[in-house]
Amino acid sequence: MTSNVVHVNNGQDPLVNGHTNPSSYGVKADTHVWVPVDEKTEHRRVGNGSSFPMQQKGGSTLTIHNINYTVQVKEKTCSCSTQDKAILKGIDGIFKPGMNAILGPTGSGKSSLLDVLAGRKDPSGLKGTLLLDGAPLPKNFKCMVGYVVQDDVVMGTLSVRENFHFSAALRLSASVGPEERKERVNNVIRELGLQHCAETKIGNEFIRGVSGGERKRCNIGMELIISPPLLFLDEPTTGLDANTAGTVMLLLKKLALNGRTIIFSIHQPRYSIYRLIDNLVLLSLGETVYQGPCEDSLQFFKSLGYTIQEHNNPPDFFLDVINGDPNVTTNDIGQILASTDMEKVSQNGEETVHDKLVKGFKNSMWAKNLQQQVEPIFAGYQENVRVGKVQRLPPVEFATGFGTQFIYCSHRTLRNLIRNPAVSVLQVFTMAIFAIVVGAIYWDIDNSCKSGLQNRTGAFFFIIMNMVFGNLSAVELFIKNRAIFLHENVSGFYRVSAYFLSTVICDVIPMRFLPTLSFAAVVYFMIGFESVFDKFSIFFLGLFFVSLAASSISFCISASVRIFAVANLLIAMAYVVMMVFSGLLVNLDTIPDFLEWLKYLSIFRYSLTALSNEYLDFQGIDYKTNWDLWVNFVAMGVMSVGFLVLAYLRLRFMNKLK
Ligand SMILES: Nc1ncnc2c1ncn2[C@@H]1O[C@H](COP(=O)(O)OP(=O)(O)OP(=O)(O)O)[C@@H](O)[C@H]1O
Repeated sequence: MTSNVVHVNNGQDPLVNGHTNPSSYGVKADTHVWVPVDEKTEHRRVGNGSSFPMQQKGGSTLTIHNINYTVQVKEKTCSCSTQDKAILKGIDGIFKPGMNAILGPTGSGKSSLLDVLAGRKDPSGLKGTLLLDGAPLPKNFKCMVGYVVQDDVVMGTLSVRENFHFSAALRLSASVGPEERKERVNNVIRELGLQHCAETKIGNEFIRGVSGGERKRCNIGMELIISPPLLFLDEPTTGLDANTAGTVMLLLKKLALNGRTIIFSIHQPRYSIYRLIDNLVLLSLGETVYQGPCEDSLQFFKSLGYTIQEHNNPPDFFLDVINGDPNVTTNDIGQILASTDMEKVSQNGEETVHDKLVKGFKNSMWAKNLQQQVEPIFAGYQENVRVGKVQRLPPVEFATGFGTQFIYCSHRTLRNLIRNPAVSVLQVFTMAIFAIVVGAIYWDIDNSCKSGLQNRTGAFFFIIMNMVFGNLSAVELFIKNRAIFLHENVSGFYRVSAYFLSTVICDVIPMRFLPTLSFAAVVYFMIGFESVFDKFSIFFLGLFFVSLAASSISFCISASVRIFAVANLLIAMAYVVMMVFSGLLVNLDTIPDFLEWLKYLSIFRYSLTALSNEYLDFQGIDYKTNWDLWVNFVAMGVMSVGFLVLAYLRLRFMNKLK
């Protein structure tokens, strides 16, 4: 299949702009193994997973031209206005199959460049052109490639194999049968040397799991399952000891030798890692100070007058030079003591080390070599634009349908709940304790008009308060696994709707419905409410609606806030306000007009009225046909649906790019 698609990027380019929502184009990840036929522009799509790609050659070449990335920051003088801050400035580059490292000091733009290359950068402020084997990136590019983030994005309660199976089940199309999927998982486990811990849980704060290095390899394996043509890694050695870091990098080298294009950012690798790099990109303050073969880098620095000292590690040396460390720019101890920053160590009184390096590179033979590689690709691309041969790869669906995504997400959520039972057990336990306490306090309530009514109202209030505040735990639902959700959704594992529905249902049934049922049964009969099935059903339904409405508000806050403490504060505040507007603590007719609307949001008010069916009989009212009773259920139902929809919309439209 020939693909001559070309594209001009004018700052509005979805190629570099990326898309927040993969559902608009979808992914059949396993069908995207690109094998270059013609080095410049042609591709052949191979395989639907029939052979494990680590054994096949097939990386892709990513070319970038004039990449500029700016962000808006607050002005130093006046925080009310903003100004542009350039993060990446005019970067050209070519990333071929092999080990491509982006190196530079802190804040030099390594992660920003990596995110741009992987199509994961927020498009606002991004300009330039990215070409995949000479053609524009497909819209679903970020879902086709592997991206290993710095943090862990594997489920701690699942074993290594179970995590890989999850990735395989959702990212490989249905044409890859279960046996083949298993085989792929086995192959990845073997390739990563994880056989000995394949059945071990990854681990979390409660579960002792695999080691740090194994965990990192597991994160890499989650991406390798789809046999991506390009694998991006953000600081893959961060947090690992030297030995483990070396093992991980050797593994990447092995993949690179098999034809994979590996692109990673790295801060300050030791020599054993440095020597594995094929193509080195050195950044300083968002500009290229070197790009070319790793083995030529010392020669480039030497050409500018910087010679590495004996026994020094080249990456340390590069960073020292870029940072203007006088130790490497002069041998004069007096000068070393006098000057410590790069501004002071300017070479001619005006030009900084940074300027010298950037200019030095631009005039070097390595920059010319780079241009000789980039320009023909870019010229071919422009020619195609000129003759109107611009084509786009058609949007592709998610690898799996909504049903499959829902089933696998639900399965994982339930497993997670069962294997991490602390919260669910505590939920049931506190419900049981409260049921017994409330039951004991209001034991066998009498039916007299005075104390009977007072105690009934007190009991209902106590019960509702317990039901509402018992749902505080729901606030962690979307915060807990936020990083995993963001990564998986952007990578095309599943639609937001499948994740949202499965997460909510798997929370509501075991955490809200079942504890409420047992609570209602204990409390109802201990207190001695009427043993009439209809009345008990309404009592239970009332409590369940309270629980549902209260947890829906929690879900909404959980989907909107990323800090647990903030979410906790907000939800507690919301519950307390609703309690004040219950109609019991203050007469609602006396509250100021501008606050009156709040009573319509009070779960307490609706539920107190709903539970009153228990004694409507005494007042000669037929509770079953009384709209004043049922309207409260409708109100709580509408509140629940409303807040659930808000929570979904929040997740669906949140900016998932960096
Ligand atoms: N959204 C943003 N708003 C403001 N400044 C930003 C933003 N994104 C990046 N920067 C700034 O751009 C510079 C480059 O950031 P980036 O994270 O790419 O650097 P880095 O080389 O990966 O750093 P590190 O090694 O510390 O991770 C930094 O000074 C950073 O503070």
